[in-house]
Amino acid sequence: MHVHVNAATSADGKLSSRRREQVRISGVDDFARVDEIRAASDAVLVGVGTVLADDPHLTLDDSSLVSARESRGEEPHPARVVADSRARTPTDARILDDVATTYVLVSEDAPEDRCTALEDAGAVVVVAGEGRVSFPEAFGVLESRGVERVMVEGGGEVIFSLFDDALVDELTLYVGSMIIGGRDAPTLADGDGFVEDFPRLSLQSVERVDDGVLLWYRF
Ligand SMILES: NC(=O)C1=CN([C@@H]2O[C@H](COP(=O)(O)OP(=O)(O)OC[C@H]3O[C@@H](n4cnc5c(N)ncnc54)[C@H](O)[C@@H]3O)[C@@H](O)[C@H]2O)C=CC1
Ligand SMILES: Nc1nc(O)c(N)c(N[C@@H]2O[C@H](COP(=O)(O)O)[C@@H](O)[C@H]2O)n1
Repeated sequence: MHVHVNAATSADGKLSSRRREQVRISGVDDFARVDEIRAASDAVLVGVGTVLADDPHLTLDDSSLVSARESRGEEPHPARVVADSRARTPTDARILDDVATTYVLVSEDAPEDRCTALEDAGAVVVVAGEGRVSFPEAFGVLESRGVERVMVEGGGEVIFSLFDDALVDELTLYVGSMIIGGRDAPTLADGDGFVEDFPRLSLQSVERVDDGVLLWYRF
């Protein structure tokens, strides 16, 4: 599985504010770039924290990107994936509409009635891991269903886990020219944090986009 993490932070490294409501950090050009990465991916993944905070749709905005996928014989939109250990995704979440396939990754501890409710709402539920979703296991299942390139949009808990599992191949990070602040505001990689063996990135390029900076790293 090729894993591409893309996110936007403020200049002080925050993904959003302490209220965990969506903050528009990217400008028009950066959101267009995000759409292009989505279009080149088989699936777009977020954590349930992002679903509960932002209620994202995770589809393509640009109709020419949809047409290009269709002309390549692909689904109009990439699949959507939620990492949701306890199946907390609301059944009326926007990602559960019928515009694209949606996988909800749950752990063995997810309540059965919640999993059934999500399936009834149109999701494909994938059980992987005890207590918490195991990304290595879940990605194996997604690969068996033809998902080879996944774009990860956040949030900080999920991104940390993917670094911790050494699953990240690429990171594109838009750093917007704003300060959000707050010790409880989410950052690019939250979780428990590393105290040794810090993942090291290889900087590939630096580019000015909108009123911010786009950093591209490989591993
Ligand atoms: N600026 C940006 O580019 C973006 C910002 N955000 C922001 O991030 C915040 C949400 O981030 P978080 O609260 O960190 O939530 P998150 O979106 O990372 O989801 C965390 C949840 O995912 C589930 N999960 C399942 N398996 C997991 C695993 N193996 N490791 C970690 N989590 C796992 C758990 O239930 C956990 O509570 C929101 O404020 C949202 O607005 C989210 C995406 C992009
Ligand atoms: N790349 C980026 N820049 C920002 O400034 C953001 N606030 C976000 N947030 C994430 O974008 C997604 C929204 O998806 P839809 O437009 O609803 O399809 C979602 O993942 C947000 O958390 N991203």
